[in-house]
Amino acid sequence: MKAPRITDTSLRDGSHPMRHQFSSTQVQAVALALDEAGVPVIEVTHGDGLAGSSLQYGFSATSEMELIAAARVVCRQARIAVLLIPGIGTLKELEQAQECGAQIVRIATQCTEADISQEHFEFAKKLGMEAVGFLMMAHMRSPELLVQQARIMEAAGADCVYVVDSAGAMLPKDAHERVKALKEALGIEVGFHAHNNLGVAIGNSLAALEAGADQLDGCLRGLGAGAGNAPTELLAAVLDKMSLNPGLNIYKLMDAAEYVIAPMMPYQPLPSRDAITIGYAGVYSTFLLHAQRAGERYGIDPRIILTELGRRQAVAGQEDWILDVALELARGSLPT
Ligand SMILES: CC[C@H](O)CC(=O)C(=O)O
Ligand SMILES: [Mn+2]
Repeated sequence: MKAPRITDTSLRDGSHPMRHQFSSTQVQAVALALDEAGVPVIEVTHGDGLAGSSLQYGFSATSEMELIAAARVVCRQARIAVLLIPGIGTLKELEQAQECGAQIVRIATQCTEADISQEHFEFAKKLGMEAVGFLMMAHMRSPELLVQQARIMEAAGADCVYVVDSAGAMLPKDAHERVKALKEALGIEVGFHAHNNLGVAIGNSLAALEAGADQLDGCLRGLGAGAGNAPTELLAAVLDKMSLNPGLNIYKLMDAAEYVIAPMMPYQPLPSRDAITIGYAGVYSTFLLHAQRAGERYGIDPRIILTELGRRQAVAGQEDWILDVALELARGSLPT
């Protein structure tokens, strides 16, 4: 096994629990702490990627271009990454992000829709950016199907393709077999992005590493959607113990988690009963807050809403189903 490259996504996946209200001052404090702790890649974007600020996904308090530029100026060694979901963000925003200092783009699609990302990879390469593919909701499909999709991204110019456990629904065996299949089939790097809904984000990241993952994601104090992600400081400590520390200062990361990000957090993401239901039912982690709000509005247990969404195999972009399901449950037109 080799030491993986770590991407910290507190300032992007963490934007979901922050309800996209990060300020430039907060972003600079987090980016500076991560940079000083040796984290090589820091992702900064609205939680739903470039141009995610909207009625559907929640408006950002500060423009993401301003946040990207703010992070960029305080980093000495870390590179800034942005997330782009084709259909939400466009080539125009990607170019603006690059002008603001982003050097890496992570292009995210549902794990069956890699073909919609081709022009985005080609454009990113033209801009001279590193381009990483992000196959979301990867628990829903077999390793063989993921290989087909990852090959599309590789052919379009991806430097790496991630297996993304958006719902935190995988167990270590699931993470291992998906990463292994991609490693065997591709000539580029492979990454793994964990969510902690079933309490195994670190275990899954280690299983991915054993299967050959070159890149892993984390968030300080686990600040991410649903039950949060693999905590970066914990990942660093575990990797250090395995003699696979890629140059991270584990004390500085622990301090950043405790003193920089924790005071900003509206709550601690954890496998609460609703978040466990997300992992168990295999629902998008970002649906957590929306389902809780809909549950409150219509007097329905969010777990029932989430379970129904899991049965319907809802994916990102189908947030409007959350209200539909809650309303149908409230009217009694669905069994509870
Ligand atoms: C809505 C984008 C999403 O948060 C990307 C991601 O981190 C995931 O699918 O886990
Ligand atoms: Mn995520």
